[in-house]
Parts: sequence; C-alpha cells; structure tokens
Amino acid sequence: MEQAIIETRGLTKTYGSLKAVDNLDLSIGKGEIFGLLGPNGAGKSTTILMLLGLTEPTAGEVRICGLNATRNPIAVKRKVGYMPDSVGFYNDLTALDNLMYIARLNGTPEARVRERAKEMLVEVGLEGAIHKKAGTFSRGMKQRLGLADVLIRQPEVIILDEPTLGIDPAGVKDFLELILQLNRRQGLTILLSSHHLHQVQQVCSRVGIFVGGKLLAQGGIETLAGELFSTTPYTLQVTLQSPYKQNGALEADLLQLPGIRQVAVAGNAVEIAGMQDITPDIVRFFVGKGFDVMGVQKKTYGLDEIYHRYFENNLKENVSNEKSSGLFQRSFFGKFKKR
Ligand SMILES: Nc1ncnc2c1ncn2[C@@H]1O[C@H](COP(=O)(O)OP(=O)(O)OP(=O)(O)O)[C@@H](O)[C@H]1O
Repeated sequence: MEQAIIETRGLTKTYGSLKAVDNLDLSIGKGEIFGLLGPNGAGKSTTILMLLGLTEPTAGEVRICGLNATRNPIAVKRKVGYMPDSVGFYNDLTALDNLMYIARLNGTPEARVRERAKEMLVEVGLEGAIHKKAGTFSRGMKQRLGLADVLIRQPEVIILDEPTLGIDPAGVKDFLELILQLNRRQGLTILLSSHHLHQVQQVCSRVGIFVGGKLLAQGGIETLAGELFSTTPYTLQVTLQSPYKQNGALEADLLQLPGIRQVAVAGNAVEIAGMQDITPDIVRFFVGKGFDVMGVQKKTYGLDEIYHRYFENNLKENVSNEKSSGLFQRSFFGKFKKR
C-alpha cells in the first residue's frame, strides 16, 4: 500500500460498559476508496467521529495526513471533508447561493466566490440546477450538493457516512459513479461507511468488515474471498433442461471428479464447488450422461458471501455473546431488506 493517509492504532471508545469501538487498527492508503462496512450499531459513526477529532478515544490513536486527530482537530478539519448521512442547506436559497455562502465561510476571496461555487456545482453534475432552490432538490441532488460543499474546502480526504441512504437506485448509481470520478480525477482518498454491500462492492478498492465494534477483516474483495473460500475457491452452476430426479447417484459421480468437494442439486440447477477450475470436465460429464445443459456459469464470491461467512464465523466464536451475534445479524438484515 502507498503511504497511509488514515491510520488508527488500538483505537477504542467505550460508553460505560459498552465497547463501541474495540482496538481498531486501520490503515488507508493515499488515493484509496475504502468501504467501512457493518450493520447498525457496529461502531462506524463512532469511528468516524474519532477520525475527525470530534470525540476523544478512550484508548489508542488516530493519524490523518500525519496529524494526530485528537490533538489537532482543527488542522485535521482543514484536510478532511466530512459528509454526514444528511446534509442541511438553506432551503430558500438556490444551490449557487448556498455554495457561495459556504465558499465565503471558507475564506475564498470575494472575486473568486461565484466562479468557485459554479465550478463545484459543475463538478458534481448539478450544472442544470444552479439557480434552483435547495428546498426543491431530491435527496440525490441534496447529496450532490453536500459533496460540492465538501469539495469547495479542497480536502485531501473525504469521509462519507452512509452517503446513498434514501436515494433511488438510478440516483445511487450516478452518485457512486461521481465518487469514482472524483477519486480518479482528483486522487482523493475516500472513506465511505455503508451497510449496502452491493454499493460498496461497486466502488471500493478495499473494505473493512466491522461488527460489534471490532474489525473482523480488511482487504480487497478478491483477497478476502480467497482467504475465506480457500477450500473451495471454484464454484460452477450448471442449469439442466429438466429437473434432475435425485437419487444421490449424480452427486456421487460428480464427487469422483478431481478436486470436487461439494455438490448441491436443486431442481434443474446443480452447484459444484471444488479446488480447481475443471469446467470442461464437468461439461463433458453432463453431456456424457445424456443431460441437456442449458447454462454453465462460474460463480464469483461477492461481498454478500464474504459478509455471511464472517458472520457465521463470528457467531461460532461468540455463541455466548448475544450482542455480537444474533442481534447484530438481525438488525443488519432487517435494515438491509428494508431498502
Ligand atoms: N454517545 C453515546 N453514548 C452511549 N452509547 C453510544 C453513543 N454513541 C454511540 N453509542 C453506542 O455505540 C455503539 C456504536 O454506535 P455507532 O453509531 O458508532 O454505530 P454505527 O455502526 O454507526 O451504526 P448506525 O449505522 O446505526 O449509526 C452502539 O451500540 C451505540 O448505541
């Protein structure tokens, strides 16, 4: 990894007997888009507050752009742009007036205020709504305006807390694309907290899986999947024309093929997991047995599977700890399903 821009060591925050953040070691490199992923109550917001120097850690330390965030919160504020999950604007002012106000607050020279505000609105794709009142904006537009508000301060790092909450699917796609563009065009380091697995997967180069105040894993999605599914890294889904009448014979024969570890049959779908990619052997096997094969698809492990697997492992390790197991899982999926 390149030079770390955000670094935490043993970062801990306790509220009474509750460890909201427990001994967090995080390292985010320059120009990365890092996804902090976890269910409600996992400790994401508390971590962000400590990164910004807005709340003091009980133990451990945070460094952002080389600065200790607890000791130098004002200097950190100059380097880091923070967008909370809901950004407030003056509803009766236009987007341009809102941004000009923010530009002035941030000390932009008066002669540059209007131009700078306009540049930012173009940057976030709001050029068509410059003269519209912020109060008439959709949630997605407000988030873009929020991003312009952050960018006008010319930060090196931006921290986005659940930025796509409540935006419709098309708006989410556009917003994520905007984040990617900003990262590429300006080399901004971005930390994004979310519980939307699919969204995080689309934009983040690395993710941290955060549950019950603890970071269970961090890394690229492929690396995490490789570690978790190392016993069966290849999975093939074969669709047959007609449902297979199960008698166990097909499964037994498939398990004789080299490296095959698991076979699951459901109707006309057969899922085969193994140590190596033997797709041609599997296709030959089915054709040789007289099956009509309608489709063959290699399965890649996404964040969904990774997340589930970490939960499973976490559940096993914490059977006696109700808070970090079932409750978290339920609240996560409850929230996940709703949106
Ligand atoms: N000021 C506080 N006083 C007491 N407990 C708190 C405080 N702030 C947070 N907590 C608790 O710390 C834990 C972590 O909360 P946090 O808000 O950081 O989680 P989160 O991952 O951001 O979840 P969400 O997405 O729901 O905001 C929760 O159990 C929460 O109730």
